[in-house]
Amino acid sequence: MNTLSEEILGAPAGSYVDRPVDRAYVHDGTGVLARAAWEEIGTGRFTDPDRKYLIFDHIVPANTSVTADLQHELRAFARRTGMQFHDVGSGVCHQVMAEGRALPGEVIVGADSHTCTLGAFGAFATGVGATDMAGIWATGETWFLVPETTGVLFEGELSGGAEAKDVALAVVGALGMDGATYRALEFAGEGAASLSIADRLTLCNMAVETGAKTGMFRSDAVTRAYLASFGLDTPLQPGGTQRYSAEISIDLSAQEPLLALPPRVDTVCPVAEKEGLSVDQVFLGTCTGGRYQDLERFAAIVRGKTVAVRTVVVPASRAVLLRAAATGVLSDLVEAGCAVATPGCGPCLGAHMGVIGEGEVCLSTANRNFRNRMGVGGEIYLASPSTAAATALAGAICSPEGCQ
Ligand SMILES: CC(C)[C@H](C(=O)O)[C@@H](O)C(=O)O
Ligand code: SF4
Repeated sequence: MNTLSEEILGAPAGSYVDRPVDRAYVHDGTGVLARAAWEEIGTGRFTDPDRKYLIFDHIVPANTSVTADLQHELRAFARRTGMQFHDVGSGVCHQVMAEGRALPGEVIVGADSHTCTLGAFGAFATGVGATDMAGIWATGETWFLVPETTGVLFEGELSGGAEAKDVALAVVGALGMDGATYRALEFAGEGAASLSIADRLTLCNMAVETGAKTGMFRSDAVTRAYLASFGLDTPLQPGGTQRYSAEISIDLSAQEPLLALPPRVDTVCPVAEKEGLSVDQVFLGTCTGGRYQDLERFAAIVRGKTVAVRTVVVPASRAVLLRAAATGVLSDLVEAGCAVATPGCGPCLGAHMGVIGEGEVCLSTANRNFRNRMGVGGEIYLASPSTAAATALAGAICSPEGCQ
């Protein structure tokens, strides 16, 4: 039986294939570079603008005149090409695409490394460089080396304080930051069916932190129910017995809350080992940990209490923000003392809205904790939304169960 990558790309691992691209997206950062490369190609040809997206998320609203000018020009380019444009406040590109703009079996490319997020729907979704993107705009296709696959086999179900984010950290911890370079991670096994789309998005999102080209789940009843809420019909991708060229197994029922210690995503340890370490900021958001379910979990812990450190919340999309407003989760967060900002990447990349100072520590629900990422000389601990909530209340690292 073929792996899901082989099935979608139509050739065995190790082959080179040319493939039409079903959807392609850029953001305000890589869009600028892709546009310059596209102008350089000089054909003036921009294929299928209905399936090409420009999503403003990285530095929105603009933080400086330079950024504002670049965004002004890019808006005009989007109007000229007729591509699908999502302006300031729409949300992180991967989350916007996850809201009914990605289907099982599709080939999706984004000029951002976390495009692998959309593998949650059984698509072959991967990041490409801005110059590759320019070629894809012009021709509608690109080439791939069909990856070998590492199976990540789940058994059991999550319980207690552990969440999909903890599992994602466990996967990166087990494989290491270059343990799956140019491979696909296929999440499978009996336990996979128990994971929600939000969980799957978080797991696929962090696949790239192992060096993988993508992470993916076969579409099933869970995928079908989610996409039906957007009025979309879902082709199913039955699994069957699969043999992967490498495999790891994870028992979801034994998962405990984890942290990734600065400055590497694969240096993981149980939250319990670092309890009491003081933090200066908590950040709830990003394409990893800023979905509605994440805000809801966080709110369930801080409701009726007050955070002890500055806490920045950035919903991953406008839809997430609207849902949080409708259910009262947003007022729970604001009442607890959180600062809520415009949907998008927020301070994830250290550009604005929560940059940390030298020697400051941030506990974040994001996917990367590299040196200086959120501010020069700052340190980032990665954790789940529930660990973030417990930590925000304590002002120091705290397990979700310890502080409830
Ligand atoms: C700025 C962008 C190209 C980058 C990426 O591709 O991942 C960013 O989103 C990140 O998370 O570091
Ligand atoms: S939220 Fe962070 S990780 Fe995700 S696309 Fe934005 S900057 Fe990259």
